[in-house]
Amino acid sequence: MISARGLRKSFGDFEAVKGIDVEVRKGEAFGFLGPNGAGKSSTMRMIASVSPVTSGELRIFGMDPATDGPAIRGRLGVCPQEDTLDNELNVFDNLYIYGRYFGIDRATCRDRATELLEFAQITEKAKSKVEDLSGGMKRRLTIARSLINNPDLLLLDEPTTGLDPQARHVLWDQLFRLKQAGVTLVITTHYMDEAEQLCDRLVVMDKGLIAAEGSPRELIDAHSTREVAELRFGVGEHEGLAGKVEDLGERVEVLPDRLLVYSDHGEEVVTAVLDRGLQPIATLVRRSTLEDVFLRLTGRSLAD
Ligand SMILES: Nc1ncnc2c1ncn2[C@@H]1O[C@H](COP(=O)(O)OP(=O)(O)OP(=O)(O)O)[C@@H](O)[C@H]1O
Repeated sequence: MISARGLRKSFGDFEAVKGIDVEVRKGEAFGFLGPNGAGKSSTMRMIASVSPVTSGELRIFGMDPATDGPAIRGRLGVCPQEDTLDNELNVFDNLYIYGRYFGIDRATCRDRATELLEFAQITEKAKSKVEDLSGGMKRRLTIARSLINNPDLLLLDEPTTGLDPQARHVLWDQLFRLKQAGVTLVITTHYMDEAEQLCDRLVVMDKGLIAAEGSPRELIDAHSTREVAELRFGVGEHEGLAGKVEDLGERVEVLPDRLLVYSDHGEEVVTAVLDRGLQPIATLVRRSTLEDVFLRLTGRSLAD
């Protein structure tokens, strides 16, 4: 569906995407995980064929965006980071009129809009104004709108940023159902839990480059231990303590309020820490996540 080789994007002297290779296969949910400014949106806009490639090779459905932009865009669904719904139109017409832009006939547009409202679970809001919808409903409507042309490939840029946890879960369900229906999804996110929930495969992106690639499980297995012992301390209280626990795990990370000890046996780490007379405010043993992978690869947390 997507093939990129040495893909670059510059804005003047600034290189936002510094030569990346990506392959996305039919039917998979593929993610770009990285913090703000990593170059995810710049990559997405090139894939969406709305921003020219600076250099490198990019093919979408085997076609070149530079020469086949309209043909590519006709087969894509695009859900941008910001909601771009039309506030002048009611909810139903946001779908119906958008379908008409694609040249879909009136009857098909009406049927499709009705189906998509149901899919987005906002049928009862059909006649409401867009401004009366909650943030989560607006996102669901935006996704529904991007499906009006029955796309082969759906691009979602930060689909759940700004939503509360419950609205995020409802949206994840919607995306999961799309995946089950065989739609190829490409998602950018800076939420590691979103990437873990939705993506079959992903790349970890930082400063315009790909730091690692694989399924969430493969990335965690390759770049982290099975468990992490979190030792919480008051801010500044644990400076100098890392050296006292570093032999207990494969590695130790020092965060402002805690030490992270990476080990396959987290409980044993905690017991040994307490035996040594260290007094953390709280301890927690958890499984490694993609956040740990990011920290390992970049030395920073995804939220930085
Ligand atoms: N039109 C532009 N002109 C100049 N610089 C840009 C432009 N668009 C993006 N950039 C810069 O390129 C870098 C990558 O931005 P991009 O939006 O691709 O990152 P991102 O990973 O999607 O982050 P975010 O989640 O904040 O959108 C940033 O430093 C940004 O300031």
